[in-house]
Amino acid sequence: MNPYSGHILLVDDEPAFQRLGAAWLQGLGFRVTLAGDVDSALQSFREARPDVVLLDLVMPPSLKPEAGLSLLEAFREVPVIVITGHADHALALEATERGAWDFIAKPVDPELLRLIVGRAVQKARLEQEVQALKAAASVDEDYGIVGHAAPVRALRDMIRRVGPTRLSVVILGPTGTGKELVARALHKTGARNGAPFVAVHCGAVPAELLESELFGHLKGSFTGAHRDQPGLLASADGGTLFLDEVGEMPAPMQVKLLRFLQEGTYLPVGGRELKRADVRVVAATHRDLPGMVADGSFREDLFYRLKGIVLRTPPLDERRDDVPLLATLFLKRAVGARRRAQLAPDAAAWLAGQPWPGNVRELQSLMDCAAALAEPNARGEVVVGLDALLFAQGSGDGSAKPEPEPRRQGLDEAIAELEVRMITAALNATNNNRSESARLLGISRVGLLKKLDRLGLRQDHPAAER
Ligand SMILES: Nc1ncnc2c1ncn2[C@@H]1O[C@H](COP(=O)(O)OP(=O)(O)OP(=O)(O)O)[C@@H](O)[C@H]1O
Repeated sequence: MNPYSGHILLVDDEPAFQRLGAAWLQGLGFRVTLAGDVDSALQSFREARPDVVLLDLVMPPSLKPEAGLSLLEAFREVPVIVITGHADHALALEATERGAWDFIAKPVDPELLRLIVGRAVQKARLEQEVQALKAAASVDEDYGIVGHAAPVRALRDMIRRVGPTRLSVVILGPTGTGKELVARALHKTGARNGAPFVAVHCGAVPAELLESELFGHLKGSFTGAHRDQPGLLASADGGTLFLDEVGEMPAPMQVKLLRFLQEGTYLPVGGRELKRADVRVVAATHRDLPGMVADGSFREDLFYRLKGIVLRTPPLDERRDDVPLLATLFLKRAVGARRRAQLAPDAAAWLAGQPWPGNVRELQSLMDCAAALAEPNARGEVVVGLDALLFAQGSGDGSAKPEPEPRRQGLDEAIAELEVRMITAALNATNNNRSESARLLGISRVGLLKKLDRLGLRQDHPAAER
């Protein structure tokens, strides 16, 4: 990869240096954004998201080095190269102590600038890669199914046990609860991992096309069939076929699917020769499949063929304690690895109290929306508070949820309830890290420990940090 392909924020108030420095860096292949004072430097950092900052410490309006030094904290996510005068050795050392990655003296030697900036960009890239790998690793451990709630832990345990078998699986659960995520996890944990995972939404394909979609068709078998077309069963051969919303499958197609499941063979539309495919079938629906069997709208024999085992994805309402954790995950994903992001305690507590009829998907889209609307603070962090969430919710679907009716209770009781909600939310959002939770809540660690004892929360939230 070209070592000179990064994005540099050049912060210097001297127009001549801006011009020459930018031209030299651009000539090497870097993208350059310019800023000439403290405020525009902060704004450009937020908007341009550079890989590296070149920073002159003495700038308007104050022309005092302290103003430049204070920017080091705001830019701490990326390597900062400080530009100093020749006589400013002490200042350069102080800048390095306060987080600058390197320094270079004016008048700047262009070759030295090339070397230092090139190294800084490489460091920035490595750090970005490490962050991305860490994020991916922490998600992979749980097959991307995040949550500490008992039904979620039980679900992951079942996936670990059922994934490697050949059993077919039916996943039942309300919309947006992660059924497809579970199906993919089953595929990933099984021996078919390297083969394709093919999903078909049985309700989204018109009934008359579903057969050809699954089994394929031969040229001329119907108007518009201009050539032979293999179906999704053929594409999934050796892997997993995920039948999403299987409850929507029309009755004639149910018969044909059953035949395939029993015999392992199928007939493409317009074909005479049976084809064979080796697929593991995982089916899912938000509908009450056993109820549909009982009322005759879903074939009983097919249901028993599909249901080697039944897994259930719980509604988000039944795993409220996971809401802040999931919300923080989605917020971080939406903001990206290069920015820090966190949920303010009032936001976490509010989220945990919402009904979530659209389940995890609804929470995810709210966090996507909040992340898109949120402005990073002066330190480049995105902190989503309750006001931002309410705003995002209003702009998301235009229907702010009404606040629940206040219950009749005394002030002490109400305060204790609020404390429990905010503390639980902070602990969940930080994986029970007490120091981090105390910081989020704006209290000391000792203060938090006392509250945990007073509110009887200590045993529910064992300490995570050593
Ligand atoms: N426990 C979880 N951890 C992380 N992400 C989750 C979790 N559960 C669901 N999601 C995310 O929520 C979104 C909705 O999940 P998914 O599509 O799997 O739900 P579904 O039950 O199949 O929905 P539908 O019934 O509408 O098809 C996806 O982006 C998924 O990654």
